[in-house]
Amino acid sequence: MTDAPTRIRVAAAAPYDVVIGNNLLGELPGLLGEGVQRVAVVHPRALRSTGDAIRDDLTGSGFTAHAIEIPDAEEAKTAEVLAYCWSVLGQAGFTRSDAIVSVGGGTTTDLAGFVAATWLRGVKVVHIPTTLLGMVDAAVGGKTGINTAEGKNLVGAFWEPAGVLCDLASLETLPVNDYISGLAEVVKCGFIADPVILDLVEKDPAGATSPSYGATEELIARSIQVKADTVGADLRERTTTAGGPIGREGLNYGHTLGHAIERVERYKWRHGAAISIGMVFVAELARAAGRLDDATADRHRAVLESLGLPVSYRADAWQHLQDAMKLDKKTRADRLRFVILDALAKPTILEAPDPSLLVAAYSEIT
Ligand SMILES: NC(=O)c1ccc[n+]([C@@H]2O[C@H](COP(=O)([O-])OP(=O)(O)OC[C@H]3O[C@@H](n4cnc5c(N)ncnc54)[C@H](O)[C@@H]3O)[C@@H](O)[C@H]2O)c1
Ligand SMILES: O=C(O)C(=O)C[C@@H](O)[C@H](O)[C@H](O)COP(=O)(O)O
Ligand SMILES: [Zn+2]
Repeated sequence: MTDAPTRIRVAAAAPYDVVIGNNLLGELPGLLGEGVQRVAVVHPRALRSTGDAIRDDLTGSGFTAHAIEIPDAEEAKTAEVLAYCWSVLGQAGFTRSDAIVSVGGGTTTDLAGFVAATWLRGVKVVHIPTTLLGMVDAAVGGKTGINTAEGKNLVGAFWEPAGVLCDLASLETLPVNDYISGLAEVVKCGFIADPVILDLVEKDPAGATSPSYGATEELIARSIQVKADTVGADLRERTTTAGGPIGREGLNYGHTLGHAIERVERYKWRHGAAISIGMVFVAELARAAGRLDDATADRHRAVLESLGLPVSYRADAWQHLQDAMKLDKKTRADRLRFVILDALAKPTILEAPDPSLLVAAYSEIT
């Protein structure tokens, strides 16, 4: 007997399910639907055999399936790779009734989602995330995009998938550093919305760094629930008004400095490592601004460090980081805006903090 998969509904304009379980490929033809004839399976070089197996499966189900191989990690999120995917679709005669299937981590789902959003102004996409980060965050919610030399995810579109299939078995081959990177987004969900996540991680941090940890499935489901609830209430990331309730911007906790670090590191770092430092920074910023209690601020460094994530960065990089943060998508005109906590699970926006607070917070993480 096999356990039934867990299904988490995302309340988009066309609602869709995030399915968590094992051996979920049988769900794929149903998600693609009746009219689809051609399918492009977009996968990174590292997942060639998985991509080929899914393509063969689709061929066996009667689709005309093509594999599109893209570079690994952030090297996939470029205008050149995007244009390559468009040319493959054009040569294969993809029409508006055809579809994209992404198979890979967040870089693959971001790129393939943007291909789907832009080809013929939008075709169906189904995501099959194969990293922890892809499952709990990137494949859910419809943000897609690529990086430019000037900054992270600066070009993109909101384009919701028709469904997301999280096959837990794929986590078994994921390198441990990539698994730990995904835990940074899991911890983020704990701080901004669901503190039970933090309790589950803190119970056995070393154990939590392996997909065989007893609470892994619960951690994944809880994190996806946080994401689904947040995007369901604010699909297009409205600007939070002063004193008003925060929407999707809350999911950007730790990302203002985190994305700046990714740019300074020329996109060679894993996203989770960068936002780990970014979360410790905003915890220090909130503490310096008199908004967050010491225990909750200290908890950031403790839990992230216990998972082996970085919590400090180079002192000499501050000027470059400030320049990069000016292009953060939450910035309005010259005003930097940070997601901070007023308390555990109480995210809010701190608008244009005094530069002395930023310097004080940064000095705590060098
Ligand atoms: N759209 C969103 O809402 C959203 C949310 C969070 C993060 N992101 C983006 O996601 C990206 C990070 O995603 P990521 O951490 O998954 O990194 P990634 O996609 O680079 O994957 C990490 C590495 O693992 C390899 N890999 C993937 N699955 C594997 C498996 N099952 N076995 C072995 N190797 C495997 C990949 O080839 C890659 O080398 C960043 O670009 C970030 O900006 C987007
Ligand atoms: O889905 C969202 O909204 C998020 O902010 C989730 C983040 O974890 C993710 O890294 C996202 O890609 C960041 O978005 P960006 O708009 O700041 O590029
Ligand atoms: Zn992120």
